[in-house]
Amino acid sequence: MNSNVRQRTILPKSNAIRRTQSSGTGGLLPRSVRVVVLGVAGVGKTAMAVRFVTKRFIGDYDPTLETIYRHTTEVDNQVVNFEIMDTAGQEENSLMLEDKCKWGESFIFVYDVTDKYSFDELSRLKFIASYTHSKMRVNFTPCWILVGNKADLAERERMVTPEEGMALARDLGCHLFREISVKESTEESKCVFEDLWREFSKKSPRSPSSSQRKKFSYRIQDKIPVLESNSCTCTSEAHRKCGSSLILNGSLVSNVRNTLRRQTSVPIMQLGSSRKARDFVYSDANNNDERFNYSRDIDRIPEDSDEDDSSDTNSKPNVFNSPRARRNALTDTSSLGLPALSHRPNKALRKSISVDNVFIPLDLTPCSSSGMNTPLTSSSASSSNTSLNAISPCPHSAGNFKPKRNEIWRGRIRSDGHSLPNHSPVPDSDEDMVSLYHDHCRRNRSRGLHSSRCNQSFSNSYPHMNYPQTRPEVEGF
Ligand SMILES: Nc1nc2c(ncn2[C@@H]2O[C@H](COP(=O)(O)OP(=O)(O)OP(=O)(O)O)[C@@H](O)[C@H]2O)c(=O)[nH]1
Repeated sequence: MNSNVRQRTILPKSNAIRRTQSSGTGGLLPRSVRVVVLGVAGVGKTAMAVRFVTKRFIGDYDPTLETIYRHTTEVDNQVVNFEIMDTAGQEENSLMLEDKCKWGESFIFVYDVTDKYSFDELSRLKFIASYTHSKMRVNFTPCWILVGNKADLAERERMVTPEEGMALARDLGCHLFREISVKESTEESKCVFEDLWREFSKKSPRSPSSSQRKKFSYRIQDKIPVLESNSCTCTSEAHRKCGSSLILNGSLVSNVRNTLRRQTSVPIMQLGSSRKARDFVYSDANNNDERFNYSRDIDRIPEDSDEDDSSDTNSKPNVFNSPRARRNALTDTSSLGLPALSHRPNKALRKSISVDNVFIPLDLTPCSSSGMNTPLTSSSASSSNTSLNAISPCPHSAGNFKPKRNEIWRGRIRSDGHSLPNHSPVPDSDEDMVSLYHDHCRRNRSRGLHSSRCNQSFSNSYPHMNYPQTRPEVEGF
């Protein structure tokens, strides 16, 4: 009897108990959060994620193919594994938005303060993300953050004021709003992710279970490359204690093992196991300065993308032709110590991101929590942030708005008289509707859905819309 009892006491703890232990700031196990960064093309989603993971700023613009960055760091004495999905702003290159929203547990919506279009588009993205999440049965509450980027350009080119940003955040039911400049500050990008973690852990003291996560990631994992930063930025005693207690318990979590190894040995750039990860080239220590450079083929862009390409209507779009992209591309990367773009013999453009300082421990000074409550000033040309916790959400905000399948809508008005919030996507004209429908069909086609399913899923996704009775011909159907 006694020996039975003794045996039971040395059994490893169940997942449930371990998850409970890991909750809260004094937890032993690292916790993780999946973050989806959303926004239109060129707003700085990649720049923000890479700034957080590597402390480097990417001065050149390559349209993103989706990537997941894994990064372990410490927030308020808690080791946190961030999985950050950097989405493609150009939707034709993206997977179904709904799939990404199902994968995500927290969301960062990014707009460019010098681009009104990027600001307006967020209502649509938030609507789809909220709607997707409202249909899922999950044991966590997603955290939503609105970020206005490129505040360094605001003085001369601002098109969206901080007040407008804050009002949108309130209308969309976001928990926090920040205006930042990824270019000018590492700390501001870091604070976005740290604040997101604080908010997420407050709302969801337990991480979703791994089985729950698997359920929502099966579509994603094969399609999106995973990059593990291997950057141990955790320097405190708490992190070391966390690692060693795990070893003593005999319950080594691979992430922690990696983290501990990083603390003691020469770091490596580790690539994820997904199929697409093979597209990444890892170049090792021939040149010490470029130890941690990795390159990635972006096949969509022709190598010699100069002005002449634009005259060729058959050629793929040249992203440097837009004034905004050209302006952004003017940033001198060499002065930042970043490698210049290189070209491969197969004429694909390479995207090179230097992460060679990834192992320099971050300054772990926490963002001032008082700063989160600082009221915004209209003169904030550089950066500012505020907490929206004190602001009650708009009752008709897209955050709370859940259209149901059998509701009857006439334009913006439901049969019971309820009217749709202004920022919910209702096309202004038939042309808008047709293009929305085209987008929807194109995305469905990429998933291999038949046209009849496409019509059905369109009316499920947008039940409040009177889409055309005779639907337009869509190429490929
Ligand atoms: N001036 C300025 N430029 C920035 C800032 N953040 C990003 N950029 C530039 O904006 C351009 C686009 O940045 P990306 O991070 O590639 O944009 P993205 O949102 O990932 O774009 P997609 O990959 O197409 O979705 C790049 O040239 C960046 O250098 C910023 O804070 N200030």
